[in-house]
Amino acid sequence: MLNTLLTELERKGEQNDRQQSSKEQRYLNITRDTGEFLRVLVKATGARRVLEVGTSNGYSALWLASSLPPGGQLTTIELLPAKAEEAQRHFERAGLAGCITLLQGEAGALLAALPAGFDLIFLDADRARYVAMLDELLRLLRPGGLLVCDNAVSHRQELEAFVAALNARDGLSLSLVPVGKGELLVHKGE
Ligand SMILES: C[S@@+](CC[C@H](N)C(=O)[O-])C[C@H]1O[C@@H](n2cnc3c(N)ncnc32)[C@H](O)[C@@H]1O
Repeated sequence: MLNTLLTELERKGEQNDRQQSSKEQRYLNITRDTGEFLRVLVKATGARRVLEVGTSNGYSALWLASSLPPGGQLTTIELLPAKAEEAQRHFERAGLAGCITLLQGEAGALLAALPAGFDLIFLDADRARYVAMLDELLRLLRPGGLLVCDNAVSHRQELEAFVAALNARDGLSLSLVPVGKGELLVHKGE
């Protein structure tokens, strides 16, 4: 059931993104191997509270939510109402709506209203805003938690200022993993 939906979204994403020139109309999903990598990270870290910034049509959220232990919860944020509605339909179809809270709106504003204590945060939205979001992201991530940032190889230059800001902070450990479009792992020290 879940795998059928994931495969369907992979085909749809590939076809749609080839045809659409506007960024807003594209899904820009993570690759399947990134989904598998996120699954390993959620399971291996025992993450129970996961936050995603940049839902699109819900493809990566399906990987994250389906990897949670019983009682685990994913909060995911999407700016565009049409994409948020489409994602919600996919969560319901996968039987995962009960463990996903989808917030529609601008991440910068929504992050400030969330309580801290996330075990894992997956960042896959507007890269130009990551530096401005950094304080909030680090407040939300629990000590010992993991921040994962997509596109760290595919858009390395766009992320330079963000990586420099991370490197300037005490207590963070960084590692770039060449899976999919490149996943930057950031561990927040205890
Ligand atoms: C790369 S796509 C996310 C793909 C998704 N993680 C997946 O793999 O299925 C980025 C998404 O972030 C959303 N986005 C961009 N800026 C945002 C912001 N400031 N707040 C919330 N969402 C934002 C876009 O509308 C877009 O749907």
